Amino acid sequence: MRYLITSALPYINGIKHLGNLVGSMLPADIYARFLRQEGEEVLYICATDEHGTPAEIAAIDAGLEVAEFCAKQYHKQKEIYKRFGLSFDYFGRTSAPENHELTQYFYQQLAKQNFIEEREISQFYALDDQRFLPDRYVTGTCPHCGYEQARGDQCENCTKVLTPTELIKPRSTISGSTHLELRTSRHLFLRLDKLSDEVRNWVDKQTQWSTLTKSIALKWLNEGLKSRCITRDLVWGVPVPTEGFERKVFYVWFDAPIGYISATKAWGDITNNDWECWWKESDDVHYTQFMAKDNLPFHTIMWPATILGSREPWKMVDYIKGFNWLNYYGGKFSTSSQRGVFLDQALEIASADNWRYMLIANAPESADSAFTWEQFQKQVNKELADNLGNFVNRILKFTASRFGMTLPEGGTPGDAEAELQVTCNELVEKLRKYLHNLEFRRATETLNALWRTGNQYIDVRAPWVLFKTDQDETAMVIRTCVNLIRLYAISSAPFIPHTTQALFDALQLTDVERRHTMTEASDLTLLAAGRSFMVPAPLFQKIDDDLVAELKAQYGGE
Ligand SMILES: Nc1ncnc2c1ncn2[C@@H]1O[C@H](COP(=O)(O)OP(=O)(O)OP(=O)(O)O)[C@@H](O)[C@H]1O
Ligand SMILES: [Zn+2]
Repeated sequence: MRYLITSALPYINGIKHLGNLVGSMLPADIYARFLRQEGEEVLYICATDEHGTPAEIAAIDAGLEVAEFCAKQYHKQKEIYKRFGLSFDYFGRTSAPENHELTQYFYQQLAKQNFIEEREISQFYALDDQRFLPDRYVTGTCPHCGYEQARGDQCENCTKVLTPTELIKPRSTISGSTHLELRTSRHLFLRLDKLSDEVRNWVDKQTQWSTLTKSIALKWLNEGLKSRCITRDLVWGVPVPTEGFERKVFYVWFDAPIGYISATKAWGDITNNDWECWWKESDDVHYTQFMAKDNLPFHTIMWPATILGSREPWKMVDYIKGFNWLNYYGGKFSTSSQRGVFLDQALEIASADNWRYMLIANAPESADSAFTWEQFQKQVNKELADNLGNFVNRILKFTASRFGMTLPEGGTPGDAEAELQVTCNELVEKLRKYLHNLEFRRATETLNALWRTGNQYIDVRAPWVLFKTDQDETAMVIRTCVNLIRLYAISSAPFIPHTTQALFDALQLTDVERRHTMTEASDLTLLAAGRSFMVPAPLFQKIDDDLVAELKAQYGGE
């Protein structure tokens, strides 16, 4: 089996926030890292989603041409994901030539199969802004749930898909102006209505999907699929290759998912790899997508409909891991409302592994979850700094001061060690199972339980006391603990890869040892007497109450 992994494409309008990270890229990265460690063949693809009005408007605000703005933002995002340790095999762009080509190709296939229709529509024109307002740029009250900030494409509150004219009291999102006029122009529609039965059949076959994913797909299907407009009156985007549509581009949600494939093609061209084998005739490929709930309708309905309608054998997703919202004090982390902590700010507060661990431990898996600074403090201090960091430093410092810089000889493992070995084996297999099943909270709890096990072991064995009476026995306890550190390094690797590297270096592991699977690394006698090591700098900085108060004041956390 080969594993294809994609995470929802981050939009280009600015640096992403912690919610975006935990709702898409971070869990995908943890899964990719885990599978690679297990020796599987993995391809993890992501890209920036660059088209649409928000990019145009952000560019105007920044005083740049939109192409230049996107290029700048792309490099910024790419750089910050690298600092967070996101291990994409390729991070592309939907504005890339490969995506233009493939989007036009999909459109032509759909047209050939009679799934495209031309229609005249009326669209809001904002007199004050002097422009057409694409769906997202009309705000108003949701006709279904009464939410007052509903956007013209979708209500964020009840997730229902909307068209701008359905909104009650519509206004321009750009200026707030209510001087709107309906004007007509010709557009192209994807006949989702004609593809509805095929999409439903496909959705029905997905017995493994979570309730969240499945219920959103079924809700859409049960409401009845309507033709959806896939063109826009914009200049920035993939041009529509049809006469009479020269001044129009494709709707961003039409070209964005095609980015998964076109970015794979770009990867193949750059690295000289066969990209098509991942997307065509790919029965041995298991494909997993990661995203939060607002993206689910597009990935369970619209994108599958596009593939099905093309009548070509493109790989369809096997499993969709959908997330709820990570909230920040009273609302969803949000770029437009500038609510929450953004990735560049986060790295000024603490290093990447602190965030990776804390976020995945609180991932909004079965319900929305709330970010609090107290929780961040608790998890960094108790779990990372105490359970893991402190264990490593205490053991290695003690060994250095009593025995020197190599692992000491003497003693034989006894009952306590046998028991510890059994516990570790069980926890490691549990951890692997949870990661295979994409149960990230449970996986993180299990990892923390593994760290606690070491602390319980040294509380009982107390090498610092034992040393006074039995140095051989102490030496054996120390070797066991150093092997635990090795196991920690490997089992933590998908979660906190930078820390893993620091531990690998401290234990001076060979390349082969660094590539061990968790199961192989479970053996607590692997590193024998005579091995040299170094004492690393403290792995985690604790967060004190004053800093918490400061951060709350700075980021509005009350
Ligand atoms: N608060 C959140 N919690 C979890 N996932 C989120 C959150 N906000 C956005 N996401 C997810 O992040 C991924 C990237 O989203 P994108 O760049 O399109 O931003 P967005 O959804 O427009 O967010 P925002 O409205 O805050 O800008 C998507 O899968 C989206 O569902
Ligand atoms: Zn609503």
